[in-house]
Amino acid sequence: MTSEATAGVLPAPDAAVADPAALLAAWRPGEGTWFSGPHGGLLARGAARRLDDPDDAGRVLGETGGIVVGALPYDPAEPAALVVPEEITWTSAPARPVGRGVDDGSDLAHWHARPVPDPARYEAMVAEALERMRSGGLEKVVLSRALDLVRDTEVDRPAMLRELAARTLAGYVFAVDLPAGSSLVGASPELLVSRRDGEVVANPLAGSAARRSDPDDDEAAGAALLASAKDRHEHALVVQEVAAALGAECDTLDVPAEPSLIRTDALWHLSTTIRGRSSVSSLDLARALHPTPAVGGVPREAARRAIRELEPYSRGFYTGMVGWMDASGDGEWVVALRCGEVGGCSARLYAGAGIVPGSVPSAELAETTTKLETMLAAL
Ligand SMILES: C=C(O[C@@H]1C=C(C(=O)O)C=C[C@H]1O)C(=O)O
Repeated sequence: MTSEATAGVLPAPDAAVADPAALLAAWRPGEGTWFSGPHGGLLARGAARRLDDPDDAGRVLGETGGIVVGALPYDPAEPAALVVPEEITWTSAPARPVGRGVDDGSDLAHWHARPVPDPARYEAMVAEALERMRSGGLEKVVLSRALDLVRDTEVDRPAMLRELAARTLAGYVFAVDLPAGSSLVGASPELLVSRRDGEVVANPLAGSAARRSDPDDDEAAGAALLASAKDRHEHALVVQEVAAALGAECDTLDVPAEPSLIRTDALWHLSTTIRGRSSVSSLDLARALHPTPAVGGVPREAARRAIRELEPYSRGFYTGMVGWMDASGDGEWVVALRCGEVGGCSARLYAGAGIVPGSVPSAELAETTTKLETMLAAL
């Protein structure tokens, strides 16, 4: 039951189709947004309008036509980074330039790296979350940590994006201009929601295991994940909430009873593809779902509080969403994971892990380390 590609919408049918690798190579920080998925993507350039309130997106698109594209932060009270671009070029195939090869690993020799918080503190955060679960009121929470990287020379963001695309076998690759002049760059495996011609797809992920270099060990790691009661519970909590939130907005909804496996360069994940039909816009669907327990927790408020009290920073755009929507409401929004904010000579990378009863602090720390590998490899 392994699938290489997560579901996603295709570019608009009347779109111009360009050479994906050439288009990817044309992305420049400060000039626009790159967003691509298993079935294609887009390069958006210029900003006819900037929107920091997603409530304005539908009305503005009614006036301007075209699309909105960009990112929404984890905290809905913080400003979004959405634009109506001046120019959009679509591709109907994934951009997979030839990279340095997937086994190079990361070379951090030129970087000064500082984990935030330090690893021991992250384990203590996980222990505190488990304590809150024992005393009741919290079932699941996703706790994250960051890695701050600084070096002497400016980061080559276009090269980083090309490297990420080269390493991403399935899933989504993006680079979004942020107001401070930095970029949100990442490679997320998780489709929050897409809508095309009324067809809705959501693909929540939760439950993870590190990939192995030996093919037999790797298959065994995937099979063990699929059989793990703890991970299936962690996954089911997410599917239940996504199905309930989408159910309220959809006319029909199909929720598979069993998860399947997907793989990224570094990880196996439990995955469920939920399908439905809705006249609600893709951005409104995405905002109704956010934050799913894949990045927040259960119950939503108790998890939000635990995240606010235990994580030592504001998440910014990490675990927010990235994507686009057209004037009809069709579009595609992915969870901002396996990503970082990159600007000048520095980068802040993020990774989190879902904590449920039975989680082990050292194992959750190791999972976040594995999740950071996707971005580290692109540096
Ligand atoms: C929070 C992250 O990933 C999320 C958490 C997962 C988990 O806990 O198993 C799996 C996929 C994502 O939904 C991240 O990559 O930072």
